[in-house]
Amino acid sequence: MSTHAVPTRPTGHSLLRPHQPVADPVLSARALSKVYGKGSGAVAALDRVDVDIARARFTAIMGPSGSGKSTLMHCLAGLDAVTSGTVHLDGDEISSMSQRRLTKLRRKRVGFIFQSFNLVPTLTAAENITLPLDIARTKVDKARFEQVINAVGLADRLSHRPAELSGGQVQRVACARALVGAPAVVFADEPTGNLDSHSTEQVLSILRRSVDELGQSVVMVTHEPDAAAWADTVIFLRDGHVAAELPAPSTDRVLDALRELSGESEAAHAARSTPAPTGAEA
Ligand SMILES: Nc1ncnc2c1ncn2[C@@H]1O[C@H](COP(=O)(O)OP(=O)(O)OP(=O)(O)O)[C@@H](O)[C@H]1O
Repeated sequence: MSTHAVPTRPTGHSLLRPHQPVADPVLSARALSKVYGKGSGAVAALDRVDVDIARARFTAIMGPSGSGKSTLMHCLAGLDAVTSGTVHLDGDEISSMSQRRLTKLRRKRVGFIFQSFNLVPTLTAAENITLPLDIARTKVDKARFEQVINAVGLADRLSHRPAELSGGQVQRVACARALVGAPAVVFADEPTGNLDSHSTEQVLSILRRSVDELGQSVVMVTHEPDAAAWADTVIFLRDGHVAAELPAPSTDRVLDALRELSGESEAAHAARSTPAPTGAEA
């Protein structure tokens, strides 16, 4: 669990607050829009989103299915082109970069952990971990490698191939691979989706410690309140907008926040679908 103190909630007060800009964000998006498709089939997945992600902090992104979480993550990571608006990653505007520069940036300054592990089956754990650095022709920093291997608890599994590892161990290899190059940001998309509760806890603890002990910035998309509770802040999306944020989450606080947000959207839906009085009854 996150180590910060959880403030007690005054009865009747919202836990949520409007998303707030942060000083020196590692990621910053302004008026970010992403539209898929054209004409009548166009879908606005993100609609003029302003969002800041704090440096050396663990940020979770939550929201209903289709609210734009993956799209936001892909735009922030330079995996997907934006339709309009800007994205700055560690001070550089990536929203206007060429594909060539983006490929370089993704190799050197961004780490990824996906739900499906994406390890190369023919390579050992050690080779999988250093693969992004090898592709980028970057020398492996031995001290960092040791530090990361110890943090993920894989020292005795380095010569194993993925098929010889458990699901949890494979995901810990994926964590090590994302962390070894000391990227500006690690993006984790449902990183514990396929794991049992013990392995889930191990992976979340690795992410938490990478923030606390290595100063890593981590952004994680999740549907799980238990997983979001490991973060420093939860940002909630709804219909392609940032709806609110929750500082110092715990499982209960996230559940309360989700209830509050779904109550708000039900109320808004009811207001939209209630016919306006015609005056006939008056
Ligand atoms: N490649 C695409 N082409 C067309 N529409 C897309 C594409 N990718 C996403 N969308 C649409 O954009 C909206 C946001 O999708 P996105 O995957 O970002 O949501 P999400 O919050 O990550 O959902 P989930 O929790 O189900 O993964 C949805 O309406 C989705 O159908």
